[in-house]
Amino acid sequence: MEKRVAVLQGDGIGPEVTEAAVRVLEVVARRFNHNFHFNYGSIGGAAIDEFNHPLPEETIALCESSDAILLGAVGGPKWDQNPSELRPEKGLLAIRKHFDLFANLRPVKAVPSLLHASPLKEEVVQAVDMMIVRELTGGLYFGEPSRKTDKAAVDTLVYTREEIERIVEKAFELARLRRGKVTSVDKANVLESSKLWREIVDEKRKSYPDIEVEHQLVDSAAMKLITNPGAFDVIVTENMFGDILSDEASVITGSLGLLPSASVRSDGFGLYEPVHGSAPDVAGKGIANPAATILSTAMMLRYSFGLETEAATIEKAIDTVFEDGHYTADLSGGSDRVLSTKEWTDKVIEELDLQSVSNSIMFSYV
Ligand SMILES: NC(=O)c1ccc[n+]([C@@H]2O[C@H](COP(=O)([O-])OP(=O)(O)OC[C@H]3O[C@@H](n4cnc5c(N)ncnc54)[C@H](O)[C@@H]3O)[C@@H](O)[C@H]2O)c1
Ligand SMILES: CC(C)[C@H](C(=O)O)[C@@H](O)C(=O)O
Ligand SMILES: [Mg+2]
Repeated sequence: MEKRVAVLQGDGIGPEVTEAAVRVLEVVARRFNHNFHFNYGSIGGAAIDEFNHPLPEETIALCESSDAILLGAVGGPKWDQNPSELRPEKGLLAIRKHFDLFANLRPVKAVPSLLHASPLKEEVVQAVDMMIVRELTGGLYFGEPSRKTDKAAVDTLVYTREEIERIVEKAFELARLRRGKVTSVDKANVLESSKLWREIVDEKRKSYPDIEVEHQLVDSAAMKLITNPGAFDVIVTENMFGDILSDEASVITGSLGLLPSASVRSDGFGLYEPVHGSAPDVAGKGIANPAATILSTAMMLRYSFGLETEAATIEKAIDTVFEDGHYTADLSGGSDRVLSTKEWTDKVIEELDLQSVSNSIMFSYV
């Protein structure tokens, strides 16, 4: 298979974790006889510095001529005082909107060999396997008016019926492939947009009689995510609630550095990025955990390229590296057996190569 991947490294640890992910994809391509072409583009603070724009035309053109986008992270203290149109985060919102990537899929799954890294009890963590389906191109992030003066500021939370319908349908479809349960999270006791959201979920559920549906208010959902996370299968929610709940959910697994994401539209085109940000506090030290970004490339292979075996191979290699006790600093729990970003990625690559050798030995016996 021949595919073009646009790589937007961004800021902070973005270049470090995307470099790790590209190395892994190159190994997978070699092993499975694919041709992945990586072309680099600029976004976020790096693009502001180079082009005076957080999402330059050149980057949009590169992504339009690609089959998928791999993104690191944007933002950092250097640009925090910039006017809002020159904030790195604007580049991220703009690329999501430009490509209509309305469905942000954020899986949260316990890693059996990492149960000790979670602040929750092991028996609570081991039951965790959920998919947060976050609406990504509407809501407060995009509503107009949005402005600030010294005396007052306004943001607008607006959702159209169509925007809610398509994300809710996506959640129901995903639940059918999983354990058949959808939890819709809203604030329907206060917000008009949430009332419409809840009505639409209730309309749509009639077409999915096989799916169990529950509504939860976002405040108590935030609490239940910690007290009984194993009860969730698919969570569907609006843009900002999904942003907050997914960072909260990362605590269950042990590190924000473990959570991947896919931002997709209906035709399968997608942008793949870790849930975490540019982590300025660890950037440039070579110690970031690249697992979330590498796992995001597995989602790319699965959702945009239909390469399920290749995706599962990456996920298995990562599981094995953890089982063998190899960790980056965020998961080390103070142990001195800590690997750098590059050393940990080397372990994943060694594991992929080992699997490849054992497969060919098995093959030679057939
Ligand atoms: N998708 C994105 O590009 C994205 C997402 C979130 C935040 N941001 C931006 O990133 C900047 C920093 O935001 P923040 O500090 O609130 O959130 P963050 O996610 O960057 O970091 C939060 C904490 O988690 C740690 N962390 C995150 N990823 C890690 C990894 N892979 N390995 C090890 N530790 C990791 C960081 O060191 C930090 O202590 C801000 O400018 C924010 O707007 C960007
Ligand atoms: C950087 C920011 C705009 C972004 C968001 O809120 O969507 C980030 O937090 C994320 O989760 O991808
Ligand atoms: Mg976030």
